[in-house]
Order: sequence, then C-alpha cells, then structure tokens
Amino acid sequence: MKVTVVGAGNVGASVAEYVAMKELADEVVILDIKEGFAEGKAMDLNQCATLNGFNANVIGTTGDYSKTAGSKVVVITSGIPRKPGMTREELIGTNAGIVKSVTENLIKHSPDAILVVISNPMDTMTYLSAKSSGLPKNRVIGMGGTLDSARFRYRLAEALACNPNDVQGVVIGGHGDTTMIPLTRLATYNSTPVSNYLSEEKLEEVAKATMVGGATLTGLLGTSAWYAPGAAGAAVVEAIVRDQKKLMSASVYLEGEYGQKDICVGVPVIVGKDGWEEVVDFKLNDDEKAKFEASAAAVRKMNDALEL
Ligand SMILES: NC(=O)C1=CN([C@@H]2O[C@H](COP(=O)(O)OP(=O)(O)OC[C@H]3O[C@@H](n4cnc5c(N)ncnc54)[C@H](O)[C@@H]3O)[C@@H](O)[C@H]2O)C=CC1
Ligand SMILES: O=C([O-])CC(=O)C(=O)O
Repeated sequence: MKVTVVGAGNVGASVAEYVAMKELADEVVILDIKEGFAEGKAMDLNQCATLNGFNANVIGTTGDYSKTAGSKVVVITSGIPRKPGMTREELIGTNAGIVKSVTENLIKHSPDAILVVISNPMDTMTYLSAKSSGLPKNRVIGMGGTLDSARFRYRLAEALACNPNDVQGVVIGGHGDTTMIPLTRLATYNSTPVSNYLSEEKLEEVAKATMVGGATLTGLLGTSAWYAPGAAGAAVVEAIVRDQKKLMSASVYLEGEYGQKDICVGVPVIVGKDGWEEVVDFKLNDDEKAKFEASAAAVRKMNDALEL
C-alpha cells in the first residue's frame, strides 16, 4: 500500500512521520518542488525506523510524479502557510494555482486515489481539488474539522481539568477563524453534557479559543502549526487504510445535506476504505443551523474567487 504526501514542509513531513510510525503504508512517498528537500526529509525519516521500530520505506522526490503512481491515498499539503496577523483566506492567490496543478498531476498517476486536502484555505482548496480532479465526490476529503475537533476537546479538557480522551466534541463548518462551529451543546464528558460542569460563559470562552486555535499557534510560532495538523491528517489516512468507518468532521462535497449544495464544507462523515461514505445528520438546532448557513455562505464567497 502506497501513501503519497505532497509538500515536504512542516505539515507534510509530520503527516509522513505519523504514517510511517503507525505503519499505515509500506511505501510513503513525499513529493516537493524544492530541490532535494523531500529526499532529505525521506532519508531523515528512514533513519528513525530502528529507533521507533517501524518498517515503512519513505521515498522522497523533487517533482517526479511517476514515483507517486498507484497511491491509495494522497495527502495534499503543498502551498504557503500564513504568517501572524494573516487569515487563511489570504493564501488563496498563491495556493489555488499550486493545488490545482498538483491535483491534476497526481490524478494522472493515481486515478484510483483518495485525496486528503490540507492546504489552506482548506474548504475552497478541497472544492478546487474535487472539481479539477473529476473524482467521485467520496474520494475527496478536506482535513480541517478533525483538527478543529481535537483542539475543541483539548480546550474542553483544559476547562474541565480532565483527561482529554474522556471528552467528546465536534467542530463543523468552514475551517476559518470566524467560520468554525464548535458544537458545545452536543459536547460530552464521559457521556454527560459538558454544560453540567461548565457555565455558559465558560463554554463560550472554550468555543472562541477553539475557533482561533490556528491563529493563536501562528502568533506563537511565526508560522502555522504542524504537530496536530500532521496527526489529524494521519488520522484521516488511518481511517481510510484501516477501513475504520470512523465518524470524523471533514470538508466534503454536499448535494443537499445540511441544506447546502455545490460546496465543500465541514460536516460529520463516516470515513473508511472508499473515502467518506456518508454524511451523518447531527440534528442541529435553529441557532446551529443559522451558524452553519452563515459559515457556508462565507466559504461560497471564497469559492467564487476560483477560476474553474
Ligand atoms: N487544513 C488544516 O487543518 C491545516 C492546513 N495547513 C496548511 O497546509 C499548508 C502547508 O503548511 P506548512 O507545511 O506549514 O507549510 P511549509 O511551507 O512548511 O510547506 C509547504 C511545502 O509545500 C511545497 N510546495 C509548494 N509548491 C509546491 C508544488 N507545486 N508542488 C509540491 N510542493 C510544493 C513547498 O516547497 C514547501 O516545502 C499551508 O497552506 C497551511 O496553511 C496547515 C495546518 C493545518
Ligand atoms: O492556522 C493556520 O493557518 C493553519 C491551520 O489551518 C491550522 O492550524 O488550523
């Protein structure tokens, strides 16, 4: 089984590292345009094999798509990250061209692949990838909600002073500072509503911290984050290659679900060997529905900037 990661930068290298460490593929190809960069990352990762006890061959290439041929899953991380003070949306001018050409090249060599799109602005890049690949809708998955949900659970666990693994919480909507929707009403601490323990004000604070999770890290790091984005990307890969049928929040092409059409935006989906297999209806209340509608409208506006 071959998994390809495009972009050998912070996020791509992190995805490749988790994929190799978890032995999600026996061949992990990393492709970048920067001369020798992917080859260097691959060699460095291969030298972890005996230290971390994995057996996966990591192959790096500078732009040779023939090495990606026959990939089961391809993760797209190529493109520029934001700097402090920027929004993800400001990256569209540079990243749209990169994501379009990368998608077209990948599909030539791996027509049966499932694409996991990470490059920002992610929902719009997922829509672009879906349109320019011509793949069946289930084989294009935007990764943002999985990361945002992990950050939501982290913030909830911080507020509850508990083990994050005892907390469930999902973020839907666009992967943007103002478009994310942390579903606080549905979040639980070991099956009990978090509102049993946290005030409305505290939950509002948790939701706000979740929404600006990426911006907060960008401010601290000077560039955007990579450990949790890498782990979230690898979690989607794992759900596919191990056919986990896992319920994850992901940006997928909607045809009426959640009241939206012809858009990729974050909703709960089941992920397995065929990509995303179905959208799960969380039965949103009126307030959540209104937020989702506003979020989708913002994503749609961004999509209008694409030349398809
Ligand atoms: N969806 C999400 O949850 C997240 C998305 N991101 C996004 O992921 C993207 C990558 O972020 P980082 O890895 O931190 O950036 P980075 O700058 O560390 O790495 C990007 C890599 O892409 C490569 N690249 C550029 N054009 C290419 C092309 N045409 N073909 C192949 N490779 C190409 C660059 O040479 C560079 O090595 C950014 O757009 C960032 O905003 C980052 C974190 C989370
Ligand atoms: O914040 C950013 O620009 C990168 C990203 O999408 C995230 O970490 O959530």
